[in-house]
Parts: sequence; C-alpha cells; structure tokens
Amino acid sequence: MPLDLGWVRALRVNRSAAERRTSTLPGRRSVKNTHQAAWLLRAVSMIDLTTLAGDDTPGRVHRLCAKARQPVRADLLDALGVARLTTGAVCVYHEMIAPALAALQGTGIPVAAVSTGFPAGLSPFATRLAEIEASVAAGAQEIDIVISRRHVLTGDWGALYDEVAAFRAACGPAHLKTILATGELGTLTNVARASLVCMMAGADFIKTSTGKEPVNATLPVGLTMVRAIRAYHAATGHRVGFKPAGGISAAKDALVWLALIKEELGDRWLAPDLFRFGASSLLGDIERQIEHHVTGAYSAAWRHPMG
Ligand SMILES: O=C[C@H](O)COP(=O)(O)O
Repeated sequence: MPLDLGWVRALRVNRSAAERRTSTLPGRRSVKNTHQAAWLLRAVSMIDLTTLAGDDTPGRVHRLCAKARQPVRADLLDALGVARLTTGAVCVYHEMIAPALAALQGTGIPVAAVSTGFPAGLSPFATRLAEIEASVAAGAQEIDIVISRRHVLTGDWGALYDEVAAFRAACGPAHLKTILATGELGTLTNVARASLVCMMAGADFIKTSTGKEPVNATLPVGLTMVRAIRAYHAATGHRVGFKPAGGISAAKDALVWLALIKEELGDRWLAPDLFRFGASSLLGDIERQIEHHVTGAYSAAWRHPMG
C-alpha cells in the first residue's frame, strides 16, 4: 500500500504500559501446561534454525540441516504419535545457501538468507539490492533484510518506505522478512512506526533483531510489533508474519512468546507461514523438555513459569 504518513505519525507506544502487559505473560495459562509437549512440538515447526557465524562451513551447515530435517528424536516423536516434524526453515548467510539447499533437497524446508549487509546494513544501496538478487538466484526462498536504522532515528519514513519497497521488488518470488534491529531504535514508538512502514512497503514478516545487537528480542518490543501487525490486519485485511529473533534459547521462554501471539493475534498466527522463532540454540532445550515430558521426568519447577 502507499505510505500513509498520517497513520505512521499518529502511533504512540507507552513503554510502562507495554512492560506491565508483558510482565503478566509468564504466569498466564494461554498455552496450557497439560498440552505443553504439543506446544513445544509446534514451536519446533516454527523455528528458523540459524547459523550466522564468521566461521560457518558447509560441514556445520549440513549438521544444522540434519537437525532441521529431524529436530526431535524419532523415539520421542513415536511416543507422542507424531509422524513427521521439521523446523520452519534454515537461516544462513549467502555463501551457505548452496550447502543448505543440497542438504535439504526433497524435504520442502525453505532456506532463508540474511541479506543487505547483515547485520549493520551499511553497505552501498546497489550492493544491498544485488545481494538480495544473488541470494534469490542461488535458491533462497526467504530473504531476511536489515533496515537502515538511521531512517527511523531521523524520522525519515519516506526513505525507509522506499528502501523496503526496493528490497521487496528485488526479492521477486521470495518472501521478505524485515529485521528492525529494535535494540537500536531508541523507543517503542519508533518500533511501532517502523513496523507499520515496513508492512506498508510490502514486508511478508517483520522481525525483531539480528541477534547481534546488545538487546535483541524482548517482550515489550514483541507486544509493540504484534499490535502493529494486528492494526495493519484490521485496516487492510492483510496478514503479516512475526519473527522474534536473538537470545531466545529456553523452551519456557518460547512458550511465553507463543502465549503472547495467541492472546494478541489469535491461533491463525501460530503457524509457520505467519510465525517463526529466529534461534540458533533454542532447539536443544526444547528437545530436552520434550524428552522430560515423554519420560515423565518433567519437573514441577519447570512447569511453574506457565502457571
Ligand atoms: O535470526 C536469528 C538470530 O541471529 C539468532 O540469534 P541467536 O543466535 O541469539 O539465537
């Protein structure tokens, strides 16, 4: 849709209200503890299993893809009556697209590539566009771009809109996820406005963080972004996905994020086409907790955070 500056500037977010609302989430029962194993399996199906390190190798990516194909031990899945489970996607740098595609052949698991000079996004604009085009040509079905934080910090919404619209066009058939790097945007009002501008410019997903900022996915930021998604859906009928990313490594935290989505956006968003966790180290803890459920070793202490 065209940029609606009036709508963008009218948005305001009160940080203490957002903090109050999200502080109650860990004690809520939206994701009921009697069904936690099922919720954890669903969380796995929505993970973008990620490796974004300078020392990534094809071998590491192959091992990551083997986990994406079989994220939870077969005997545990059998015990829970689940025939097949994969992660939502694998997320890598451009140079690792080819090994990821080779390792995922025939699985239907998409490859996502971070792009546009990730994580800072400060390379020349033409280079950033060319990077998207190269990753799409190499077979990435999803492109995780980083926005220029300075456009948000200076309130230049037109520049942000034009940038994301150009990235959208360069993606062609690939899905576009826009990383806001919320830890660098200063205020929740900026997070809400940037979310809205990215959606107006054609983002398929809005994503909190690169995982490289000092502050990554937090619940008040998540609340702000999902409420922007809700408002955008109410006004346009268009559903935009949400991807919290960075520092999410505990199964109990994943359940809190699912509770937030369920309460704010509803069940339709709890599916891989509209929700992903960007995470490099969440799967291990989820698998351990599923094992505890199956073997009955699941502790009362662990249950407590979800009430
Ligand atoms: O997009 C995904 C993030 O880079 C993952 O961050 P993480 O390594 O803190 O899980």
